[in-house]
Amino acid sequence: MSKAFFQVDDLNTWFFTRKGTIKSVRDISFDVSRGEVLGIVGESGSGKSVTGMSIMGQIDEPGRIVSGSISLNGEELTKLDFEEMRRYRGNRIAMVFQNPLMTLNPLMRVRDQMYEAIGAHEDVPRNAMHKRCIEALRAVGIPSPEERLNAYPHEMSGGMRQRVVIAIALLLGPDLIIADEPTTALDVTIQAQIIYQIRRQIDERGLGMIWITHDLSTLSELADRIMVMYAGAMMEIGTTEEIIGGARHPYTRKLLDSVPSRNVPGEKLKQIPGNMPSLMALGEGCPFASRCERVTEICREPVPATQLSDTHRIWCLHPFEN
Ligand SMILES: Nc1ncnc2c1ncn2[C@@H]1O[C@H](COP(=O)(O)OP(=O)(O)OP(=O)(O)O)[C@@H](O)[C@H]1O
Repeated sequence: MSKAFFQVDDLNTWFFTRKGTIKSVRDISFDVSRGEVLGIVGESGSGKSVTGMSIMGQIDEPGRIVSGSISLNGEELTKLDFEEMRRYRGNRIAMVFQNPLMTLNPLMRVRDQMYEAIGAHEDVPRNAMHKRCIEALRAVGIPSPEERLNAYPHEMSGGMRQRVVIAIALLLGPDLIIADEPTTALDVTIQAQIIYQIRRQIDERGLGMIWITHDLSTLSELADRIMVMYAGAMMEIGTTEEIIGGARHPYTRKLLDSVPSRNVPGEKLKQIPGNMPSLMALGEGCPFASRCERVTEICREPVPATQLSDTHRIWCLHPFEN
């Protein structure tokens, strides 16, 4: 795989609220290569979305990036001003959210929204815009794209709307797409189709993608590597095979155990017992210690990273043996 073009180093993003400081993202480091999908997984509140929003330069008061670096093709994004960052958004980095109605304007036809997305960044004649929109809709598997261009969002199914949002993300040929739970609300067959189309686009266009989710089973189909987050921190990162087949961190094992098995119809996601600690009152040690069955006294001390292979890294003093 080619070298990483996108890199996050020691990122800390905190929210300074009246009640105290919420350390939503703590010392996160990872990279993404061309043609690679990096999955970020963790329970609700683990800091996945804040990581995505930090990359997009969309952390608002009372939050801010306290320290760390985010670089795309060697350019430092945390140093860009608002206007420079606006140009990056959509153009070099695009984001797709869970609810397509957050991105789509209900009062505008798909065509006008797509033209507007291109027009905000480039000066392109209308016929060229039209061709590009049709290509983008086709790329995500939308049948009869000419007709869809004339439609309003409410005239389409949830799955079609989400495809349109992904097509808009592809329009400007970004280097990186960040997808935050984009298929969670959709039925599994539609999810599988969209994931297939996205994977094809990533491979064909050599894009990088960060896919944020609660669901490890989606990542097993889509991701090249998986990063596991808990309470704002990294617990484990590795190739999909290393994580799905050979997880060593007790938290990753619990996440894997909570995935419903495919051969038991109707089985629900199992809850991991206990709650995540408050992000305002974290100690120095492993944040999972209070819920971990392998915990000992040393887990209250800072936990260094252990490199298990070139690609597999873990933050745990009592990992499972493989
Ligand atoms: N604007 C904000 N002000 C204060 N705290 C915030 C703000 N945005 C996020 N947080 C806090 O940051 C923490 C991490 O949130 P984040 O949304 O990144 O979690 P997540 O892993 O994406 O969860 P989910 O899967 O539910 O979206 C949470 O405790 C949240 O309350």
